[in-house]
Amino acid sequence: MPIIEVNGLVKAYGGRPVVDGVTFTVAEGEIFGILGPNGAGKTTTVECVEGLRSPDSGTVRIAGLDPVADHDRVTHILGVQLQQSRLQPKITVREALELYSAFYPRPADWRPLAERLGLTGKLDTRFAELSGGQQQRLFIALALVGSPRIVVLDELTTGLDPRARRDTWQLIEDIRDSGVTVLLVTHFMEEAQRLCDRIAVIDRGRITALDTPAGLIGRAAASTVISFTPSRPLDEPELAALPDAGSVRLTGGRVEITGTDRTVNALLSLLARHSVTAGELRVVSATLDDAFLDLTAPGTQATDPTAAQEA
Ligand SMILES: Nc1ncnc2c1ncn2[C@@H]1O[C@H](COP(=O)(O)OP(=O)(O)OP(=O)(O)O)[C@@H](O)[C@H]1O
Repeated sequence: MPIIEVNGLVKAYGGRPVVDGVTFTVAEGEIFGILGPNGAGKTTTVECVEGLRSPDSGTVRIAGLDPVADHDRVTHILGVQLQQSRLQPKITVREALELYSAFYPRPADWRPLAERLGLTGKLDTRFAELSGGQQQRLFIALALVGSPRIVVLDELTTGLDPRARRDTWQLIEDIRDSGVTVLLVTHFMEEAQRLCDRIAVIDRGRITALDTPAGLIGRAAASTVISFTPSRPLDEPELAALPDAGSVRLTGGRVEITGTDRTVNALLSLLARHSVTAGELRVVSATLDDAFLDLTAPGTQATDPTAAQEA
């Protein structure tokens, strides 16, 4: 049974729907990512999941509970990463961790959490005197201090340096391994690709794709780009006829073909047949970045977002 169920969620501001019929489920123990351009409706969606906003229509269920009507019970199972400025500037890191622990029936020991997030040396520092990255680490610790079954992380690693970002990813993987479900809103493709089991791409209030990271990458218009300098000219129609070949470009003696693994293999056979060698051969696979740009391009319609949706 899914631990998060969002069904036909609609939320409008000033009569304009910013979330427009969003449906997805998250299985217990999954890391589920939400990606989308600025203003796509990601935060509004997760705020409805958290019970901070009431849907105009549609339903949200957290472990079978309504996050608005059953708010108190839901806050005990759902840990939320605060947005900036929701902490008193004068509160110290220790006070914040102790205060938030006191809100929960079964809090985690905050000391190892603080240690893990590199906050041990900052326990007596006031919130306002922390750097942006340290504030972010404190928000992550506060989201986890209640030993939640589900944690919602909105822009988890924004403002963190590369090492802190990687340490945080490891922490999130460890948390997932302990059975916690993670709902993650992110703008970092590398983060989504590394952490998420499945990703919903939201654009203009609608889900345009819902799949595993590998599945999304496979949907990129060009999943592989092959480029090389042939030892003698090749016939362009013959290249264009390779299986799965997309565009073929010949510029300055260099050939660039978009396609798939099948195209690469067929090209290698073609080169061997013609006794042509390929100088400076490069084969670059599409990334989640490419898929994201394709799936959120202006004019893109929501096609079959639920393909491969089930966990
Ligand atoms: N309280 C509000 N009143 C009116 N409009 C709002 C309110 N909150 C959000 N919006 C609008 O709703 C749209 C979706 O906002 P939302 O914060 O959900 O997007 P997002 O995908 O999280 O964006 P970002 O990546 O920039 O954080 C935006 O156009 C935003 O201006």
